[in-house]
Amino acid sequence: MAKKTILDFQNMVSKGEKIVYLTAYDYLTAKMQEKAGVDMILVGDSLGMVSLGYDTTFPVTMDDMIRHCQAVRRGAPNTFIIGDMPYMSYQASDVSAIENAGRFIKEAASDCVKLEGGGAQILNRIQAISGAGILVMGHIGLTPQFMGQIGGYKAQGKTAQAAMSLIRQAKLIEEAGACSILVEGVPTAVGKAIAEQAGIPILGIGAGSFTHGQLLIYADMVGFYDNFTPKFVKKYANIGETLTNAFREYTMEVREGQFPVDTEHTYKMDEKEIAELEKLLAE
Ligand SMILES: Nc1nc(=O)c2c([nH]1)NC[C@@H]1CN(c3ccc(C(=O)N[C@@H](CCC(=O)O)C(=O)O)cc3)CN21
Ligand SMILES: CC(C)C(=O)C(=O)O
Ligand SMILES: [Mg+2]
Repeated sequence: MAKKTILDFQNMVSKGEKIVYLTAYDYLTAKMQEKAGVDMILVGDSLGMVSLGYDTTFPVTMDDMIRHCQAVRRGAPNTFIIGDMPYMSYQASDVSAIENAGRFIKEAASDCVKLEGGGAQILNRIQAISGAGILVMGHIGLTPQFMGQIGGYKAQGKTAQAAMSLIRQAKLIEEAGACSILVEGVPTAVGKAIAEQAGIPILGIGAGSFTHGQLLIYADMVGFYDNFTPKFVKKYANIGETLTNAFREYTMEVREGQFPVDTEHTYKMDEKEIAELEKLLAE
């Protein structure tokens, strides 16, 4: 199937078709997601927690992101890919934001970049990156790069006032030139209001069923990442347990001498060569 563009996503929204969105961090996973027909793939800075083992997303670098975006692009050549801008790759200035967004496009063939926040400075960054011809996805609500100010990974927009503030942010982000917005960790009523008022596709993760599309962290929904499980995760498989059992069985078989089986997993040598080798070894 041909790679979807932002126009296809706008059409899907106007027809009421849901947009399917997952994260991926490597070649094999991206390949399976493209095969499954996922509409868009986020190479999230959650990479840092899911694949690199950090406690937060803060340590993730641009080089980490580029390396993994390249792998995901190789696995999913025909899928719309969003590169997640890591902490400090866009906060300091419009210039650094444009240059780093450009790296996702030039070095990793990404289709879009995503950045967190809805304050005045972030609106400038969105305008700057979009002005350079790059598609930008906004990200509001539970924004992990603001966890210090939020006080942890806590759902947002739970009061009417806080909800109105998020709805206003969404409008400003759209006006600044974003092509789409990801809304994370907000009550269903807030996801619904933002989706209804927006003129661009609104994707949600933990934002209820009314957003134009749904995102999950792939490692959460297949039961792979188990350090914590946000309430918005549904488990579609238990890969972590499957893999652990396979590693355990291999461990047992090697120790018991049950693997490898000589007739199945080993290379053969002609009888004549074996006889010759034995003669040489005996000399
Ligand atoms: N594996 C993984 N999944 C994610 O969804 C995710 C990451 N990593 N890394 C980056 C951020 C962090 N996120 C998180 C992390 C924890 C919760 C969480 O445990 N929330 C609790 C408390 C909510 C509250 O107090 O309001 C929950 O029960 O959902 C939610 C989102 C979302 N992102
Ligand atoms: C948590 C999601 C929305 C994200 O930004 C990521 O995967 O990095
Ligand atoms: Mg992220």
